[in-house]
Amino acid sequence: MTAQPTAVSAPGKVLLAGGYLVLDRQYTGLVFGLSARIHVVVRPRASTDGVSEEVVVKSPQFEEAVWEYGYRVREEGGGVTVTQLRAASPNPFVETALSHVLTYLTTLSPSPLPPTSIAILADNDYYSHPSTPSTPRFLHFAVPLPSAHKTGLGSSAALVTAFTAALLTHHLPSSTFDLNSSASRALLHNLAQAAHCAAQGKVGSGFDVAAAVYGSCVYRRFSPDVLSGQGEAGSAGFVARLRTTVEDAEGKWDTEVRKGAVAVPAGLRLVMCDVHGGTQTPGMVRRVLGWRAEHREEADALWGELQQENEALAEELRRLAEGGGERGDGKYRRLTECFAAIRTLTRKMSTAADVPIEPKTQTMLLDACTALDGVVGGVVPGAGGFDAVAVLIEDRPEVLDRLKRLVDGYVFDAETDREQKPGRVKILDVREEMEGVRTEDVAQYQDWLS
Ligand SMILES: Nc1ncnc2c1ncn2[C@@H]1O[C@H](COP(=O)(O)OP(=O)(O)OP(=O)(O)O)[C@@H](O)[C@H]1O
Ligand SMILES: C[C@@](O)(CCOP(=O)(O)O)CC(=O)O
Repeated sequence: MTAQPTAVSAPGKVLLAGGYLVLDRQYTGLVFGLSARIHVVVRPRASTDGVSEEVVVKSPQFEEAVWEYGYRVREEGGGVTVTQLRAASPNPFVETALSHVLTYLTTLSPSPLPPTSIAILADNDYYSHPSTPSTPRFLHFAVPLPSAHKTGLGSSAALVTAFTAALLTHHLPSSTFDLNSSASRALLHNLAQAAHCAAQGKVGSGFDVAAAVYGSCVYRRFSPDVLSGQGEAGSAGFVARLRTTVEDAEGKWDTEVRKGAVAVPAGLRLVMCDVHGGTQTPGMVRRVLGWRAEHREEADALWGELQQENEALAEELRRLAEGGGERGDGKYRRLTECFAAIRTLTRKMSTAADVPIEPKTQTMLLDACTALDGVVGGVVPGAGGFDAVAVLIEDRPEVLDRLKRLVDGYVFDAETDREQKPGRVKILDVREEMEGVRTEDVAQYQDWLS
């Protein structure tokens, strides 16, 4: 425990290849951490006599974004439950991360947490915003958080990871928890996955939390039963279950994170394009998995082919990063072929399952992007749909300019797909980043810490 403030940040993500496949341990996902991060600053706060809130969390870029919590250690080993004081709209990810960290901390020290103040700051590109010539480091969005338009970079996973890491770093001696040690990172990963799943109310693949902790990697998910029997904070025996899980006392965690298997060669970069107004189609995962369950043979063949192409893409990126391959014009030909093959198979999945994973409008947008000189390839990332595309380009200003010119004037053909709203496309100011969670210098957030 330190009287000094502690700051930690964790990156957002893009699942470049392996959407849907990564839900099954037989397959992997190629996930890139992004330069857009969520930052969390933890400070001791002066205790005010007669005031019962013990943890105050603020997200000062948004209106009405103050959450005040009291907490209570429950009987029968139920761990710590938190209660939101005062009426404000709840923040399930903050609340669940808090109850999980506090529960875990009780296993290491019985003394109560001193009053604590927590600030959350998000890099601007997590939410759509107009570009201005001089955008400040952190924008004030001037709306409540639920009204902000998310760009899909994985804010909740980065938030839960940075929040958990900042509290553990702040309240534990570095001999017990140190973000630079691989044992502490594994513990953080397990606790953040548990909290994120509990807040979501389901056990997903966890690729977003893995990217927040470890940064870019090839990811194989954990077996769902590692987390399926956790129960809620407050339920009898929760402390023991959480501790066993977080410390992996039974050796159940079988996540694979291969950092060395992924790279972006020097001279290339990822670009994320947000389709503002492009909606997410609800139930895509359920519908794709439903189709797969009913057409197992056809689906297994398709999943197998996609896995091969996804691996080929990762392999080719790595080969080029290590300086392999021919020089000159044909240098990125193989990469371009990998992207094209992944897109063909993704469209096959789309059509077979009748789910708009790469809808026609995105096909047209991606075709227009990839036709530009200097654009190596592109995909609909993650679950796909109408709201984003990811593009790999040669990292030269004129290529980015060309892409900007294309998307700035891009108009979706409303006739092509009735589900596509006439949105605008915007290039986000983010790129791939290899590094995961890290401690930060508190001074850079000073303006936001009232
Ligand atoms: N700046 C923030 N301050 C506080 N809470 C935040 C902030 N950003 C995100 N959150 C929390 O994360 C939730 C959004 O999580 P959700 O999983 O819906 O989006 P996401 O992780 O960005 O989505 P995607 O998986 O599409 O990338 C918010 O409702 C809030 O609980
Ligand atoms: C469809 C899926 O495989 C990827 C979803 O990715 P995203 O949230 O669209 O970035 C779901 C998951 O892995 O949890």
